[in-house]
Amino acid sequence: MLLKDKVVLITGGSRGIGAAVAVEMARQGADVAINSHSGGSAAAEVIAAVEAQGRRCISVEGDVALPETAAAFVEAAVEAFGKVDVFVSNAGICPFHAFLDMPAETLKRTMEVNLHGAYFMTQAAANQMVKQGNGGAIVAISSISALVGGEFQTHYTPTKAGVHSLMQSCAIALGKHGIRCNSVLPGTILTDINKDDLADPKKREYMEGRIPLGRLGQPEDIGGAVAFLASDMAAYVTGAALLVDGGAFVNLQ
Ligand SMILES: NC(=O)C1=CN([C@@H]2O[C@H](COP(=O)(O)OP(=O)(O)OC[C@H]3O[C@@H](n4cnc5c(N)ncnc54)[C@H](OP(=O)(O)O)[C@@H]3O)[C@@H](O)[C@H]2O)C=CC1
Ligand SMILES: C[C@H](O)[C@@H]1OC(=O)[C@H](O)[C@@H]1O
Repeated sequence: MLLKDKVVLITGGSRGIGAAVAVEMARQGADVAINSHSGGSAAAEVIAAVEAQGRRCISVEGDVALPETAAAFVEAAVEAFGKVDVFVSNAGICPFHAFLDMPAETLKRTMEVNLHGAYFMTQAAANQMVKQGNGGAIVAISSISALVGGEFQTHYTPTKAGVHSLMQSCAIALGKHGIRCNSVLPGTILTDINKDDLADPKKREYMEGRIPLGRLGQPEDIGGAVAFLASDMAAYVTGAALLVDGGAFVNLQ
């Protein structure tokens, strides 16, 4: 087990990648606190899945775009489990839209959830880790989209580049406290975020055809990378980016 008796906090942990990461963290021996915007039955299912691994789990609702959500999440986790060892910044949205008529509100909301949310949460988790004095690990879910563009993602891809940039600067700011900060860059992973986009069979076939490993990703494909970066196996890794995309990025021709 890579994370025996560690306490892991994950934003956007009720569905998709965050939910799969929560279960993998528990499989690696950690207790888990998940944040989500609306909680509900999805969050309840994650709690049950974590408990099935013999670990504890709490769910805390809150919009990551609001700074007060971050303090409340960390406080609830410390109250339940006594500490924060690992923080995973995962919550995000991607409302696909063309560039030329992008509504200002869609741009603003995407920036606020994906980038400001990651900032507030990382700051709150880091403050708790510094207070504890034992170091820690922070992993942000960035994206292959930090490296390449998307016609209908002009508001989204800058947030994913920003999230990785945040980890790079935090690696410097927090290194002296023994806190490591890294990014995972998933390729296209089948979740609710892209269900509508990939409902077009031509688009889906095109995306699959670009992947040397021959398939789109599943949320479970991301858990191992996060567990590695969160664990002591990565004790000398900070400021790094780990691409988990089935080879899509390198496949020019
Ligand atoms: N799927 C993919 O192909 C890729 C995804 N990513 C990134 O992975 C992350 C997770 O995406 P994915 O699992 O696909 O998405 P999903 O839509 O499946 O899940 C999103 C999760 O984020 C939560 N969330 C959304 N908005 C907020 C908010 N304002 N405050 C708190 N929680 C929120 C949701 O909670 P609720 O249900 O309550 O709204 C849900 O738990 C995102 O950052 C995304 O950019 C990166 C690369 C590829
Ligand atoms: C939502 C998209 O399908 C997904 O999000 C990312 O960050 C990936 O690059 C994909 O474009």
